[in-house]
Amino acid sequence: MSVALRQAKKKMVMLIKSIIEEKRKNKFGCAPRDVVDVLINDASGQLTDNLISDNMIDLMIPAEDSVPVLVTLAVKYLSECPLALQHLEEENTRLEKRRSMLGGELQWADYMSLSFTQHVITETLRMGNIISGIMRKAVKDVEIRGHLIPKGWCVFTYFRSVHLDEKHYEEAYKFNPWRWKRLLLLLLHHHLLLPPVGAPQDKDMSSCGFTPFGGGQRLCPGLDLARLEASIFLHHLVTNFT
Ligand code: HEM
Repeated sequence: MSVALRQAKKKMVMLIKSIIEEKRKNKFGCAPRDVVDVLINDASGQLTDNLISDNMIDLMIPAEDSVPVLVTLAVKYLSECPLALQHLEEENTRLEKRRSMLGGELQWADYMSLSFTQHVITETLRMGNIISGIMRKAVKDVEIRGHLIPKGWCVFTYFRSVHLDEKHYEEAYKFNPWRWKRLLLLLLHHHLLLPPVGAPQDKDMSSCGFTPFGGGQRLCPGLDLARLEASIFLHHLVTNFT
C-alpha cells in the first residue's frame, strides 16, 4: 500500500472512530438508525471499535463506485432505448401522482410496485457487468468438464461471457428490460413467492446465468441496497427531468 493510501486509510479510520464515539455517548434509548448503530449494539461484546471501523470501511469501498456506475449505465442504455425510457417514465409518474394524492414520503410498498424499474436495473446489471468477474483459488484439485484445475491455481469466473451469451439470452447485446417480465408473470400465475430482489430471475432459477452480485458465501451483502438506491435515483430522474 502506498504512503498516500495508508494516510488516507488512517484518516478514514479516525473519522469513523469519532462517529462511533459520538454514537456511543448518545446511544441510550435510541432505536438503531444505521449500520454503525447495529454494530455498536451487538450483544456478543466481540466487536471492538477497530473491528467496527474496519467493517464500515469494507462496506464503504465496494459501495462507493458500483452504484454510480450502475445508474450511469442505466441512463446510457435508456437514452438508446426510447420505449424503455417511456415505460419507466410512465410507471414512475403514476407512482408520483399516487404518492402526491396520499401524501407522505415514498414507502417500501411503492418501491416494490415499480416492476418495470426493477427490470431496467436487472437488465443494466446483465449488460453492464459492473463487476466483470471474480477470482477464486482452488483449495483442492477440481475437474470441470474434463479440465483439471490443480490445487492452488486461481480461477477467474468471467460474468461478462455468461451474461452476454446468446445461449442464455436472446439478442444478448440488446437492452431489453422486458425479457425479465416473463418469469415474474409465471411466478405470479402459479401463486409462487417472488425471489428476493437481487436473486437470479432467469428462466431457469437454479442456473448460474445471472450473477452480477456473485454467489455463495461471498454473495454481495449490498445487493438490495444497490438496487434500492438505483431505483430511487431513476425515480427522481425520470419524474423531474426530461
Ligand atoms: C451495483 C452494485 C454492486 C455490484 C455489481 C456488486 C458486486 C459484488 C460482487 C460480484 C461481489 C462478490 C465478490 C467476490 O465474490 O469475490 C461483491 C461483494 C461485496 N460487496 Fe458488492 N456490489 C455492489 C454494491 C455493493 C454495495 C452498495 C455494498 C455495500 C453497501 C457492497 C458491499 C460488498 C461487500 C462488503 C462485499 C464482500 C462480501 C464478502 O466477501 O463476503 N456491494 N459485490
